[in-house]
Amino acid sequence: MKNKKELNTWLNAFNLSRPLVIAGPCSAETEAQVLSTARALKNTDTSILRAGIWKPRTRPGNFEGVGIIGLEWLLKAKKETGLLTATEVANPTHVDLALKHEVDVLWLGARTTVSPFVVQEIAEALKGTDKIVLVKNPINPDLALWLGAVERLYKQNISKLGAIHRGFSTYQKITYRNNPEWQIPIDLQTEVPDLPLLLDPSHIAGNRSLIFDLCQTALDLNYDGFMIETHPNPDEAWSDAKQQITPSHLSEITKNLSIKREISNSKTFIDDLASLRAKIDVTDKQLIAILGERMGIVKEIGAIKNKKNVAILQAKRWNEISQKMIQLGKEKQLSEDFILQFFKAIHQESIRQQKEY
Ligand SMILES: C=C(O[C@@H]1C=C(C(=O)O)C=C[C@H]1O)C(=O)O
Repeated sequence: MKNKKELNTWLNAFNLSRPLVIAGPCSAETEAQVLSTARALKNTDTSILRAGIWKPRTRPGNFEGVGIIGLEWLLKAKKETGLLTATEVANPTHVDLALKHEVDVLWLGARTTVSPFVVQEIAEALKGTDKIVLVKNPINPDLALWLGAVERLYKQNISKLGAIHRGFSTYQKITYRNNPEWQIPIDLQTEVPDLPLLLDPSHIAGNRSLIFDLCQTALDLNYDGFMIETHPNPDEAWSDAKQQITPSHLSEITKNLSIKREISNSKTFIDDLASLRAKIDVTDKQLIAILGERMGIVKEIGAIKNKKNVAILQAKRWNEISQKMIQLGKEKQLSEDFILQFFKAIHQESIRQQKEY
Protein backbone atom coordinates (compact mmCIF):
# COMPACT_ATOMS: atom_id res chain seq x y z
CA MET A 1 0.00 0.00 0.00
CA LYS A 2 1.55 3.28 -1.13
CA ASN A 3 1.13 6.47 0.83
CA LYS A 4 -0.96 9.26 -0.71
CA LYS A 5 -1.51 12.72 0.75
CA GLU A 6 -5.24 12.56 -0.09
CA LEU A 7 -5.77 9.61 2.27
CA ASN A 8 -6.43 11.98 5.15
CA THR A 9 -8.73 14.39 3.27
CA TRP A 10 -11.91 12.92 4.78
CA LEU A 11 -10.57 13.27 8.30
CA ASN A 12 -9.49 16.89 7.76
CA ALA A 13 -13.00 17.62 6.50
CA PHE A 14 -14.28 17.03 10.05
CA ASN A 15 -12.29 20.14 10.98
CA LEU A 16 -11.65 18.96 14.53
CA SER A 17 -9.18 20.51 16.94
CA ARG A 18 -9.24 17.32 19.01
CA PRO A 19 -9.00 13.62 18.11
CA LEU A 20 -11.93 12.08 16.21
CA VAL A 21 -14.17 10.10 18.55
CA ILE A 22 -16.44 7.25 17.47
CA ALA A 23 -18.42 5.98 20.45
CA GLY A 24 -21.44 3.89 21.25
CA PRO A 25 -22.45 0.49 22.51
CA CYS A 26 -20.64 -2.69 21.68
CA SER A 27 -24.04 -4.01 20.56
CA ALA A 28 -27.31 -2.29 19.82
CA GLU A 29 -29.65 -3.93 22.35
CA THR A 30 -32.89 -1.94 22.40
CA GLU A 31 -34.16 1.20 20.74
CA ALA A 32 -34.17 2.99 24.09
CA GLN A 33 -30.54 2.01 24.78
CA VAL A 34 -29.34 3.24 21.34
CA LEU A 35 -31.27 6.51 21.61
CA SER A 36 -30.25 7.28 25.18
CA THR A 37 -26.59 6.57 24.37
CA ALA A 38 -26.79 8.84 21.33
CA ARG A 39 -28.40 11.66 23.30
CA ALA A 40 -25.75 11.45 26.01
CA LEU A 41 -22.90 11.27 23.47
CA LYS A 42 -24.19 14.42 21.77
CA ASN A 43 -22.73 16.35 24.74
CA THR A 44 -19.27 14.77 24.39
CA ASP A 45 -16.43 14.95 21.84
CA THR A 46 -18.16 12.22 19.82
CA SER A 47 -18.75 12.79 16.10
CA ILE A 48 -19.87 9.30 15.15
CA LEU A 49 -22.24 6.88 16.93
CA ARG A 50 -21.21 3.26 16.70
CA ALA A 51 -23.23 0.12 17.42
CA GLY A 52 -22.68 -3.52 16.57
CA ILE A 53 -25.68 -5.01 14.80
CA TRP A 54 -24.20 -8.37 13.83
CA LYS A 55 -21.74 -9.61 16.45
CA PRO A 56 -19.19 -12.24 15.45
CA ARG A 57 -18.55 -13.98 18.77
CA THR A 58 -15.67 -16.34 19.41
CA ARG A 59 -18.03 -19.12 20.49
CA PRO A 60 -21.66 -19.71 19.51
CA GLY A 61 -24.38 -19.37 22.10
CA ASN A 62 -23.57 -15.80 23.15
CA PHE A 63 -25.69 -12.82 22.08
CA GLU A 64 -25.04 -12.40 18.35
CA GLY A 65 -26.64 -9.04 17.68
CA VAL A 66 -30.18 -7.75 17.08
CA GLY A 67 -29.80 -7.65 13.29
CA ILE A 68 -31.55 -5.31 10.86
CA ILE A 69 -33.89 -3.66 13.37
CA GLY A 70 -30.81 -2.13 15.02
CA LEU A 71 -30.08 -0.26 11.80
CA GLU A 72 -33.46 1.41 12.10
CA TRP A 73 -32.60 2.52 15.64
CA LEU A 74 -29.27 3.91 14.41
CA LEU A 75 -31.03 5.89 11.67
CA LYS A 76 -33.49 7.27 14.20
CA ALA A 77 -30.61 8.29 16.48
CA LYS A 78 -28.85 10.00 13.57
CA LYS A 79 -32.00 11.95 12.60
CA GLU A 80 -32.55 13.07 16.17
CA THR A 81 -28.99 13.95 17.21
CA GLY A 82 -27.19 14.70 13.94
CA LEU A 83 -24.43 12.25 14.89
CA LEU A 84 -23.06 10.19 11.99
CA THR A 85 -23.52 6.42 12.36
CA ALA A 86 -21.12 3.47 12.15
CA THR A 87 -21.48 -0.29 12.17
CA GLU A 88 -19.45 -3.40 11.43
CA VAL A 89 -20.03 -5.25 8.16
CA ALA A 90 -18.83 -8.79 7.61
CA ASN A 91 -20.37 -9.72 4.25
CA PRO A 92 -22.00 -8.09 1.18
CA THR A 93 -25.52 -8.50 2.62
CA HIS A 94 -24.49 -6.47 5.69
CA VAL A 95 -23.05 -3.83 3.34
CA ASP A 96 -26.28 -3.64 1.35
CA LEU A 97 -28.43 -3.29 4.48
CA ALA A 98 -26.10 -0.74 6.10
CA LEU A 99 -26.10 1.41 2.96
CA LYS A 100 -29.91 1.22 2.73
CA HIS A 101 -30.08 2.52 6.32
CA GLU A 102 -27.76 5.46 5.55
CA VAL A 103 -24.90 4.25 7.76
CA ASP A 104 -22.03 6.74 7.26
CA VAL A 105 -19.06 4.70 8.47
CA LEU A 106 -18.63 0.96 7.88
CA TRP A 107 -15.89 -1.01 9.51
CA LEU A 108 -14.37 -4.41 8.89
CA GLY A 109 -13.73 -6.36 12.08
CA ALA A 110 -10.56 -8.19 13.05
CA ARG A 111 -12.03 -11.57 12.09
CA THR A 112 -12.94 -10.24 8.63
CA THR A 113 -9.61 -8.57 7.89
CA VAL A 114 -7.87 -11.96 8.22
CA SER A 115 -9.70 -13.28 5.15
CA PRO A 116 -8.72 -11.78 1.79
CA PHE A 117 -11.69 -13.61 0.16
CA VAL A 118 -14.24 -11.92 2.42
CA VAL A 119 -12.46 -8.56 2.26
CA GLN A 120 -12.57 -8.74 -1.55
CA GLU A 121 -16.32 -9.48 -1.56
CA ILE A 122 -16.97 -6.56 0.78
CA ALA A 123 -14.72 -4.26 -1.25
CA GLU A 124 -16.67 -5.14 -4.42
CA ALA A 125 -20.00 -4.58 -2.66
CA LEU A 126 -18.75 -1.13 -1.60
CA LYS A 127 -17.17 -0.24 -4.97
CA GLY A 128 -16.92 3.52 -5.50
CA THR A 129 -18.74 4.39 -2.25
CA ASP A 130 -18.27 7.80 -0.70
CA LYS A 131 -18.84 6.33 2.77
CA ILE A 132 -15.97 6.13 5.26
CA VAL A 133 -14.60 2.59 5.51
CA LEU A 134 -12.36 1.61 8.42
CA VAL A 135 -10.35 -1.58 8.72
CA LYS A 136 -9.56 -3.13 12.09
CA ASN A 137 -6.27 -4.97 12.36
CA PRO A 138 -6.45 -8.73 11.77
CA ILE A 139 -6.49 -10.84 14.95
CA ASN A 140 -2.99 -12.10 14.16
CA PRO A 141 -0.06 -9.67 14.19
CA ASP A 142 0.37 -9.35 10.43
CA LEU A 143 0.85 -5.84 9.01
CA ALA A 144 0.76 -7.04 5.38
CA LEU A 145 -2.68 -8.60 5.88
CA TRP A 146 -3.97 -5.39 7.51
CA LEU A 147 -2.64 -3.16 4.73
CA GLY A 148 -3.70 -5.72 2.12
CA ALA A 149 -7.32 -5.28 3.22
CA VAL A 150 -7.03 -1.47 3.00
CA GLU A 151 -5.50 -1.83 -0.45
CA ARG A 152 -8.33 -4.10 -1.69
CA LEU A 153 -10.81 -1.38 -0.71
CA TYR A 154 -8.69 1.35 -2.28
CA LYS A 155 -8.57 -0.60 -5.54
CA GLN A 156 -12.37 -0.50 -5.66
CA ASN A 157 -12.22 3.31 -5.72
CA ILE A 158 -13.08 3.76 -2.07
CA SER A 159 -11.14 6.81 -1.01
CA LYS A 160 -12.31 7.53 2.55
CA LEU A 161 -10.28 4.88 4.31
CA GLY A 162 -8.76 4.44 7.73
CA ALA A 163 -7.26 1.83 10.06
CA ILE A 164 -8.36 0.87 13.56
CA HIS A 165 -5.88 -0.70 15.97
CA ARG A 166 -7.72 -3.12 18.29
CA GLY A 167 -4.83 -5.31 19.41
CA PHE A 168 -3.83 -8.88 18.60
CA SER A 169 -4.84 -12.28 19.96
CA THR A 170 -2.32 -14.05 22.10
CA TYR A 171 -2.25 -17.36 23.91
CA GLN A 172 -0.13 -15.86 26.69
CA LYS A 173 -1.66 -14.44 29.86
CA ILE A 174 -1.29 -10.66 29.61
CA THR A 175 -2.73 -7.56 31.27
CA TYR A 176 -4.78 -6.82 28.19
CA ARG A 177 -7.51 -8.75 26.44
CA ASN A 178 -5.63 -8.24 23.17
CA ASN A 179 -1.94 -7.51 22.96
CA PRO A 180 -1.32 -3.97 21.62
CA GLU A 181 1.98 -4.81 19.85
CA TRP A 182 2.55 -1.07 19.34
CA GLN A 183 5.36 -1.74 16.86
CA ILE A 184 2.83 -2.89 14.23
CA PRO A 185 0.83 0.36 14.10
CA ILE A 186 4.15 2.24 14.24
CA ASP A 187 5.26 0.31 11.14
CA LEU A 188 1.88 1.04 9.55
CA GLN A 189 2.39 4.77 10.12
CA THR A 190 5.87 4.58 8.69
CA GLU A 191 4.55 2.94 5.52
CA VAL A 192 1.35 5.00 5.04
CA PRO A 193 1.70 8.11 7.24
CA ASP A 194 -1.38 9.80 5.75
CA LEU A 195 -3.78 6.91 6.36
CA PRO A 196 -5.94 7.96 9.34
CA LEU A 197 -5.29 5.69 12.31
CA LEU A 198 -7.67 5.23 15.23
CA LEU A 199 -7.29 3.30 18.47
CA ASP A 200 -9.94 0.93 19.81
CA PRO A 201 -8.83 0.88 23.46
CA SER A 202 -11.93 -1.08 24.51
CA HIS A 203 -10.90 -4.26 22.70
CA ILE A 204 -7.24 -3.95 23.63
CA ALA A 205 -8.07 -3.37 27.29
CA GLY A 206 -10.97 -5.72 27.85
CA ASN A 207 -11.32 -3.73 31.08
CA ARG A 208 -12.42 -0.11 31.42
CA SER A 209 -9.71 0.86 33.92
CA LEU A 210 -7.00 0.65 31.23
CA ILE A 211 -8.72 2.80 28.62
CA PHE A 212 -7.32 6.20 29.59
CA ASP A 213 -3.67 5.07 29.52
CA LEU A 214 -4.12 3.36 26.18
CA CYS A 215 -5.66 6.51 24.69
CA GLN A 216 -2.81 8.66 26.00
CA THR A 217 -0.22 6.26 24.55
CA ALA A 218 -2.02 6.46 21.20
CA LEU A 219 -1.87 10.27 21.22
CA ASP A 220 1.85 10.09 22.02
CA LEU A 221 2.14 7.92 18.92
CA ASN A 222 0.29 10.38 16.68
CA TYR A 223 -3.02 8.54 16.33
CA ASP A 224 -5.91 10.52 14.87
CA GLY A 225 -8.71 9.36 17.14
CA PHE A 226 -10.55 6.62 18.95
CA MET A 227 -13.39 4.14 18.75
CA ILE A 228 -14.60 3.60 22.31
CA GLU A 229 -17.41 1.34 23.49
CA THR A 230 -19.94 3.32 25.48
CA HIS A 231 -23.12 2.15 27.20
CA PRO A 232 -25.64 3.85 29.51
CA ASN A 233 -25.30 0.98 32.05
CA PRO A 234 -22.02 -0.77 31.19
CA ASP A 235 -22.37 -3.51 33.79
CA GLU A 236 -25.73 -4.50 32.32
CA ALA A 237 -24.46 -4.66 28.71
CA TRP A 238 -25.38 -7.78 26.72
CA SER A 239 -21.82 -8.08 25.37
CA ASP A 240 -18.35 -6.97 26.54
CA ALA A 241 -19.72 -5.45 29.78
CA LYS A 242 -16.32 -5.05 31.47
CA GLN A 243 -14.80 -2.87 28.77
CA GLN A 244 -17.68 -0.46 28.19
CA ILE A 245 -17.88 2.98 29.80
CA THR A 246 -20.65 5.53 30.33
CA PRO A 247 -20.83 8.61 28.10
CA SER A 248 -19.84 10.80 31.07
CA HIS A 249 -16.81 8.61 31.75
CA LEU A 250 -15.91 9.04 28.07
CA SER A 251 -16.11 12.84 28.47
CA GLU A 252 -13.85 12.70 31.49
CA ILE A 253 -11.29 10.62 29.59
CA THR A 254 -11.19 12.83 26.49
CA LYS A 255 -11.06 15.98 28.67
CA ASN A 256 -8.00 14.74 30.57
CA LEU A 257 -6.00 13.54 27.57
CA SER A 258 -3.02 15.60 26.66
CA ILE A 259 -3.17 16.25 22.93
CA LYS A 260 0.19 16.16 21.18
CA ARG A 261 1.21 18.02 18.07
CA GLU A 262 3.59 16.68 15.49
CA ILE A 263 6.10 19.49 15.92
CA SER A 264 6.59 22.81 17.70
CA ASN A 265 7.84 25.98 16.00
CA SER A 266 9.42 27.34 19.17
CA LYS A 267 13.05 28.35 18.50
CA THR A 268 14.42 26.94 21.76
CA PHE A 269 12.58 23.68 21.16
CA ILE A 270 14.01 23.36 17.64
CA ASP A 271 17.56 24.20 18.83
CA ASP A 272 17.44 21.88 21.86
CA LEU A 273 16.03 19.05 19.77
CA ALA A 274 18.75 19.49 17.14
CA SER A 275 21.58 19.43 19.68
CA LEU A 276 20.17 16.40 21.53
CA ARG A 277 19.68 14.57 18.24
CA ALA A 278 23.28 15.33 17.30
CA LYS A 279 24.31 13.58 20.55
CA ILE A 280 22.08 10.61 19.67
CA ASP A 281 23.74 10.40 16.24
CA VAL A 282 27.13 10.09 17.97
CA THR A 283 25.96 7.33 20.34
CA ASP A 284 24.26 5.43 17.49
CA LYS A 285 27.53 5.43 15.56
CA GLN A 286 29.33 4.13 18.66
CA LEU A 287 26.70 1.39 19.00
CA ILE A 288 27.30 0.21 15.44
CA ALA A 289 31.09 0.30 15.96
CA ILE A 290 30.76 -1.81 19.13
CA LEU A 291 28.35 -4.26 17.48
CA GLY A 292 30.81 -4.64 14.58
CA GLU A 293 33.62 -5.28 17.04
CA ARG A 294 31.53 -7.92 18.86
CA MET A 295 30.72 -9.68 15.59
CA GLY A 296 34.43 -9.71 14.73
CA ILE A 297 35.08 -11.74 17.92
CA VAL A 298 32.08 -13.96 17.14
CA LYS A 299 33.60 -14.79 13.76
CA GLU A 300 36.83 -15.89 15.46
CA ILE A 301 34.76 -18.13 17.74
CA GLY A 302 32.99 -19.48 14.65
CA ALA A 303 36.35 -20.32 13.11
CA ILE A 304 37.66 -22.29 16.10
CA LYS A 305 34.31 -24.09 16.52
CA ASN A 306 34.36 -25.03 12.87
CA LYS A 307 37.84 -26.49 13.16
CA LYS A 308 36.87 -28.72 16.10
CA ASN A 309 33.35 -29.52 14.86
CA VAL A 310 31.65 -27.77 17.78
CA ALA A 311 27.96 -26.67 17.53
CA ILE A 312 27.28 -22.96 17.05
CA LEU A 313 24.47 -22.69 19.60
CA GLN A 314 25.71 -22.90 23.17
CA ALA A 315 22.49 -22.53 25.16
CA LYS A 316 24.14 -22.43 28.59
CA ARG A 317 26.52 -19.61 27.66
CA TRP A 318 23.74 -17.68 25.91
CA ASN A 319 21.52 -18.05 28.96
CA GLU A 320 24.29 -16.74 31.24
CA ILE A 321 24.82 -13.73 28.99
CA SER A 322 21.13 -12.78 28.80
CA GLN A 323 20.65 -13.08 32.58
CA LYS A 324 23.75 -10.99 33.26
CA MET A 325 22.69 -8.33 30.76
CA ILE A 326 19.17 -8.13 32.26
CA GLN A 327 20.80 -7.38 35.64
CA LEU A 328 23.15 -4.76 34.17
CA GLY A 329 20.28 -3.27 32.19
CA LYS A 330 18.24 -2.80 35.37
CA GLU A 331 21.02 -0.63 36.80
CA LYS A 332 20.54 1.67 33.79
CA GLN A 333 16.70 1.61 34.05
CA LEU A 334 16.42 -0.53 30.90
CA SER A 335 13.44 -2.88 30.91
CA GLU A 336 13.93 -6.63 30.99
CA ASP A 337 11.79 -6.97 27.87
CA PHE A 338 13.94 -4.55 25.94
CA ILE A 339 17.24 -6.16 26.98
CA LEU A 340 15.94 -9.60 26.10
CA GLN A 341 14.72 -8.49 22.68
CA PHE A 342 17.95 -6.60 22.02
CA PHE A 343 20.23 -9.47 22.98
CA LYS A 344 18.06 -12.03 21.17
CA ALA A 345 18.59 -9.99 18.01
CA ILE A 346 22.34 -9.84 18.65
CA HIS A 347 22.44 -13.58 19.30
CA GLN A 348 20.58 -14.33 16.08
CA GLU A 349 23.00 -12.22 14.08
CA SER A 350 25.88 -13.89 15.90
CA ILE A 351 24.60 -17.34 14.86
CA ARG A 352 24.11 -16.14 11.27
CA GLN A 353 27.67 -14.79 11.14
CA GLN A 354 29.09 -18.06 12.49
CA LYS A 355 27.02 -20.10 10.00
CA GLU A 356 28.49 -18.06 7.15
CA TYR A 357 31.93 -18.91 8.23
C1 LIG B 1 29.64 -16.81 20.23
C2 LIG B 1 29.20 -18.00 20.62
O1 LIG B 1 28.17 -18.68 19.94
C3 LIG B 1 26.79 -18.44 20.18
C4 LIG B 1 26.61 -17.00 20.30
C5 LIG B 1 26.75 -16.36 21.49
C6 LIG B 1 26.98 -14.87 21.57
O2 LIG B 1 26.84 -14.20 20.55
O3 LIG B 1 27.37 -14.38 22.64
C7 LIG B 1 26.70 -17.13 22.66
C8 LIG B 1 26.51 -18.46 22.65
C9 LIG B 1 26.35 -19.22 21.41
O4 LIG B 1 24.99 -19.60 21.30
C10 LIG B 1 29.76 -18.71 21.79
O5 LIG B 1 29.64 -19.96 21.84
O6 LIG B 1 30.35 -18.05 22.65
